[in-house]
Amino acid sequence: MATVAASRMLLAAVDFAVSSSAASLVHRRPLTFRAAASRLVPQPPDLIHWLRREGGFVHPKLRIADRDPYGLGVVATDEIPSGTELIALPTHVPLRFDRAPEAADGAHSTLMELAQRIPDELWAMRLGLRLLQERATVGSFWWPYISNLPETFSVPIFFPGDDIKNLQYAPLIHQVNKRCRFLLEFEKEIKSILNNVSSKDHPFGGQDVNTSSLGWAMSAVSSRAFRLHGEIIHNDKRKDIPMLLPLIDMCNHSFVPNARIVQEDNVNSQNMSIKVVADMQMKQNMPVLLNYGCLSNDFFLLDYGFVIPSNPHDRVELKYDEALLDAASLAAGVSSPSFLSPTDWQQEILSHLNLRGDEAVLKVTLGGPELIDGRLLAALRVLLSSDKEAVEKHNLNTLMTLSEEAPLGLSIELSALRTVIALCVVALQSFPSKIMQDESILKKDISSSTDLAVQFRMQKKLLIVDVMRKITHRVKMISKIGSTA
Ligand SMILES: C[S@@+](CC[C@H](N)C(=O)[O-])C[C@H]1O[C@@H](n2cnc3c(N)ncnc32)[C@H](O)[C@@H]1O
Repeated sequence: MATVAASRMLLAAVDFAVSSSAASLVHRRPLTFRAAASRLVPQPPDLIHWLRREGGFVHPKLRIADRDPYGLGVVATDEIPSGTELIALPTHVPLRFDRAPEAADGAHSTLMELAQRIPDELWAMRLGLRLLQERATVGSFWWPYISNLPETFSVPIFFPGDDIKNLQYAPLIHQVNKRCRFLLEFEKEIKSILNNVSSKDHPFGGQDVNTSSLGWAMSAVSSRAFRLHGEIIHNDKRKDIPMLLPLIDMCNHSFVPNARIVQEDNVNSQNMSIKVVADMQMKQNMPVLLNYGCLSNDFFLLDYGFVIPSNPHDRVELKYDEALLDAASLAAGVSSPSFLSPTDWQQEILSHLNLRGDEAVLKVTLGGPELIDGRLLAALRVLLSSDKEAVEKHNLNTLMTLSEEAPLGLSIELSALRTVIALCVVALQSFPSKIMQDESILKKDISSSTDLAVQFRMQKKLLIVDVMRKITHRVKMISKIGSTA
């Protein structure tokens, strides 16, 4: 009963996001979705030939090949020893925002003005503006690169409304909506600014820029740019600069890569060069694979347009909610009054965990290498304990860590873990479809956007099941220790 109530609460969050997304899509100009991995022009120039002509290095045993279903990729045509330099780009080849095109002062300052209106988190749009500028420039130095870019991207801003709903996961739907809303607003801002700009200062050569072209440019950058080290700004912190790296961005992703990017000198040096070096012996037909980062499927889908099955870095987001915890603990049969009314000392610890107070961050996660968000685990352990002194013997880090030790004793550990299992059940119930239904949808003849949306939500559910399985195993182990002690 309690689980059902809590499930309804989570469901409400999903329903809200889904209905708000559907409502806003009604007024949206359709950003057409096409699955084909076709390039911007039917027969683009030879990218490898262009790079060599520009003074870059491409190992003679490399070629670009179709790596269906990943699109194009870089492939070894023969054996290449580990440690070999595979690709090297000279300084002038990467496309970056902060290098103005020559003799385009007015246009560049207009571009800067537009870029200032982009929020930091959408940095890809900033470099996207530069990409659009070069795409619109007749005889652009980068045309051999740009013409080789995909014509369409599989990121969810291009999904039809039903497939955004099909994601069934409020945090991602929220991000997709945010990006779509931004593109719609930005189109209007750009139009009003460019209306008052003379043709010589027009950054896009007088061409129309709309949500569709902005979305294309933002997705081209989010799915292909690499952030390279800039100079140190302070305390050893570097300012990373995103850049588009021709040919290097034809390498696909793997968490078990066989090559890596090596940056020589900082991005502002005249001598900066960017290389790809083989990290293992390459065999014939082996694709060159880079690690794009230890990212969750939310990022992979939102920025790159793909989902990784059994992604070890994926997580499911939950909202830390005392009523939800109370319902879950009731369902687990380990209820405690503290969930709804924590004592003063418990409240103080919750504040230290940033789960209470005006600045509280209530987003907690399940999954990833730590399995249970440390703040959630510590909160459960503390709320299930009535012994202030026993709790205060431990520092927060110990309370936040799922280790061999049960810091507050076996009984509290078991109750905390059982509550997490109940939370998992609640989280699973909040998805409108079941894993088996998703599996059977994936066997049907469906569009690539439906396929991606269903894969995404199914992976989230499988992740929850995996967390439940691992925690149940832990509960069994702890119970065994308890019974033999
Ligand atoms: C940097 S580009 C790599 C080159 C790209 N395949 C192409 O055709 O231009 C990144 C894109 O390649 C595809 N991709 C790369 N790694 C992938 C993977 N492990 N699984 C699925 N798609 C992948 C995705 O479409 C992604 O947005």
